[in-house]
Amino acid sequence: MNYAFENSEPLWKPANASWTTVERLRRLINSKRGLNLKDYHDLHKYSVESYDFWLDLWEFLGMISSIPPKKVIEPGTTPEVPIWFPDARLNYAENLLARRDDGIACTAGGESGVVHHYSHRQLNEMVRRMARALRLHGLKKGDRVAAIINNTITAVAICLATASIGGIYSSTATDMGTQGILDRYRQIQPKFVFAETEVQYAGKVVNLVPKIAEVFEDLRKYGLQHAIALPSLVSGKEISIPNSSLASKFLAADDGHELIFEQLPFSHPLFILYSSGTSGPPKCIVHSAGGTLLQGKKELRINVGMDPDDTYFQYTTTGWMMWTFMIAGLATGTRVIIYDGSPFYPDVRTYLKFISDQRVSGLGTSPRFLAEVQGQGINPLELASFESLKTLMVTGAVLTSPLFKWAQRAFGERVHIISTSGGTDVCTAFVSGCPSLPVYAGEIQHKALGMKIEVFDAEGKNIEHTGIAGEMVCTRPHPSIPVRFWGDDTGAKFREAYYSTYPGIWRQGDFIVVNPKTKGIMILGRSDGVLNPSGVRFGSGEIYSVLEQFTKVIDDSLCVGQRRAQDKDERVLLFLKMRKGYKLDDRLVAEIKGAIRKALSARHVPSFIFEIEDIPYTVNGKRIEIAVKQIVSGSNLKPSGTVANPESLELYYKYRDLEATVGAATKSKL
Ligand SMILES: CC(=O)CC(=O)O
Repeated sequence: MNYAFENSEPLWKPANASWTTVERLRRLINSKRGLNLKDYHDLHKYSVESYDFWLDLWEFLGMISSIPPKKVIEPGTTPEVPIWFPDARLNYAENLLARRDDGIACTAGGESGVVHHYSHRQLNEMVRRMARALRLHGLKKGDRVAAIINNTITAVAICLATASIGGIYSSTATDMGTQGILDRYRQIQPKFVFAETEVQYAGKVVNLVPKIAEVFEDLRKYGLQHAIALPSLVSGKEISIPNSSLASKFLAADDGHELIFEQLPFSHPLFILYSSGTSGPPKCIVHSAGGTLLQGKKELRINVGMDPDDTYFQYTTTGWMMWTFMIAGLATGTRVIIYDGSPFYPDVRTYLKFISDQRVSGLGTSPRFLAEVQGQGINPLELASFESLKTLMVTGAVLTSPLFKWAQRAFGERVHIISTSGGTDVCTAFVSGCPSLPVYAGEIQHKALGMKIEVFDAEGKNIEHTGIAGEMVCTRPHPSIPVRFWGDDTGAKFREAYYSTYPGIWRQGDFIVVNPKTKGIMILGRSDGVLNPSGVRFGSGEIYSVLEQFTKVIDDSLCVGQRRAQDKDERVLLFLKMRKGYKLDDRLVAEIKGAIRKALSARHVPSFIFEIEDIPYTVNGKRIEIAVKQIVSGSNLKPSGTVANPESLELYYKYRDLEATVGAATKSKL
């Protein structure tokens, strides 16, 4: 079925496209290679047809290396993962710490309201001291350093110190439960673990000592040699944990030696991130130093258009891949804002004023945050001027057309809204923004440079130009394909995860459609969650988009298919979490059905609409559809540590047998 695209005018147009960094790159490639690439579309085509593009990019972005690359790519041991820039030698941390002056590198803020600025010189010194202590305590190339840590300058220092030596860094946020932390760190067996002892979130002080003590004790059986307790983020005082060192004692090993940046291959592993599987242990995804650096710089400098005099604020925890993006900001020379705490404490108005006061020019946020601001009836421009804001980067979920339009009004016409999608698996974006192209509401502007994205049907035929939705695939290697999964020595799990549906071709698991007119991309949902009643295939995102008109009364929603052994067909269930003071009644059900029928079709109308108390989310803020789909279709699930609110999954078991429960619920009559 063809997707019904909105026939809209651009929501935003570039004021002066030829001054953008992406245009400068296009002109440089034209003159260097004697080409005649006319626009971003041509540039993108070149970027996915010639591997030389990555050399051009290396030069353009000013990658710092002791041995610059001559060769782009050679076959690796796994056919799907080539070796990039095999002859180059570089260090990730050296690229992020290139400036040593008194300009501000990072500004740390948070819900406490306290703001600290750190100059490049200070950041270099913090990293030097930490690196020295790590080296003198025995950190070697390839050893793992893990952290259970808030988003603070200390987290940045530990990560860069590890990178300077060639260690592998992995972090989780402090709200991850003991089991979740152990599911991750038992697999990667870190030699060093740093952990917070006391933090504050949403106004509540949380004593982490019992949890961390348990984690440290357990990980000793898995190779942990140095457990380091960080000072309280509330009082600044050191708090001890049995059998661990205080951070001050650990750092006292520093002998003042200068910072050494080990010169390493481009593919040297640096980050371990985790798949968000909601049951079973997470997969440990190993990313290379060079791949994350080159892709991060490309995305921020070219696809987003961040300049060295910009200020970049990505709201993230240390457990999300966007944290690696946040620090990649340092490699572009921008000032990076590091935020610790809830954006809703003491209230979202204070948070929005902080963004404006700090003269943030590139703000990274999520649709969930924007929907909350909208739902609270807040108009950001009435609170502050946001005069420095140039770009709003939205990721983590689908930015629906109505929310796109609201955000444009809310932050002003000038602001370039970029919706992006990629994720933990590639530590970058597959599809993203482009400062030289117009923006259409609800659409991601284009494929990111170097990312050969296509839309496949079930048989592996490219249906990109038809306006029919299908699987998002990436048909050519790029530098941030994971190096491997930790512990998956034969690569079998890795191949199964990405290359098993279409042999040799990366399947991302997103259900997408490309607008043939604008070339914009829409992510309609996860492909495992595609709704398929009576053979009509559509994504949950299409339903969420219609529900945007009900944000005053509906706080959140979850749309899944139900298919039990005894059912001939799949039926669609829509769960609604209502805002405080509102109930789902027959009138609202009828209005919602009517809106879905009008915007989509009668066949998109869910069979059942229920009010529910809670919607399950991953710790990285993603709605969990697949687990709910499995539950309502009859499976029993043991939630993993990736589920932020595991108790919410319990609420869905009673919807397995709808014929018995439906009396207590509101049924939508088709
Ligand atoms: C860039 C992204 O895709 C971030 C995410 O959603 O995990």
